[in-house]
Amino acid sequence: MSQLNKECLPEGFTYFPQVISFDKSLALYEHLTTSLPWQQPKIQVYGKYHFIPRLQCFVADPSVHYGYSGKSLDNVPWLPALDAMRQRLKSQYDKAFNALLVNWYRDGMDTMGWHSDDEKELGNKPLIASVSLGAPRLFKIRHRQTREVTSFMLETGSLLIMSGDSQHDYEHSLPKQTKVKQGRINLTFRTVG
Ligand SMILES: O=C(O)CCC(=O)C(=O)O
Ligand SMILES: [Fe+2]
Repeated sequence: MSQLNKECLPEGFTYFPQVISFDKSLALYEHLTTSLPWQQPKIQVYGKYHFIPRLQCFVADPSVHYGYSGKSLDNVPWLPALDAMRQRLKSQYDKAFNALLVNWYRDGMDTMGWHSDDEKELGNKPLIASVSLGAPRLFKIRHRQTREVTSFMLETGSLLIMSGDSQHDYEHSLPKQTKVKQGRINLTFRTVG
């Protein structure tokens, strides 16, 4: 698998490798595994119900109602560590994030299929801030028309910003990596309108 230069990501995607130090990112990973009320929702695919291949938790202000596909999660209140991170992102991006979808990929068998975060509640050209903690995992971006795929690693302590037309023009996914035995948690800060 060729790994593209992160300076050459598609338009709307920006990668910052170390916004949290290595040690702090792994400490936060451990903290979240034990502090959040994890769930494994079921989704309907071709009429049959399946557990999603990862654990999830939806952290959000009480006023937020978010109907992304398969949502059966209640709003969980902000833990201090997560609230601190959203304040930091707010000062950096001048965005009032009111929701955070947390995904826990327990090992390389857990995945996220091709999708874009283009629900109408996120508004036009949403800015999504995605923080990675734990095992490095491949992230794929695919152009809707050309089908061209860009792949790169999301490392622990990194921040991926998706903005502009990134959700309109592209889909993204986290493929299976059978050799990965460690877990990873991803935090996607969102503004639900
Ligand atoms: O785990 C990731 O890096 C991707 C998560 C994602 O795409 C999402 O929560 O919408
Ligand atoms: Fe996504």
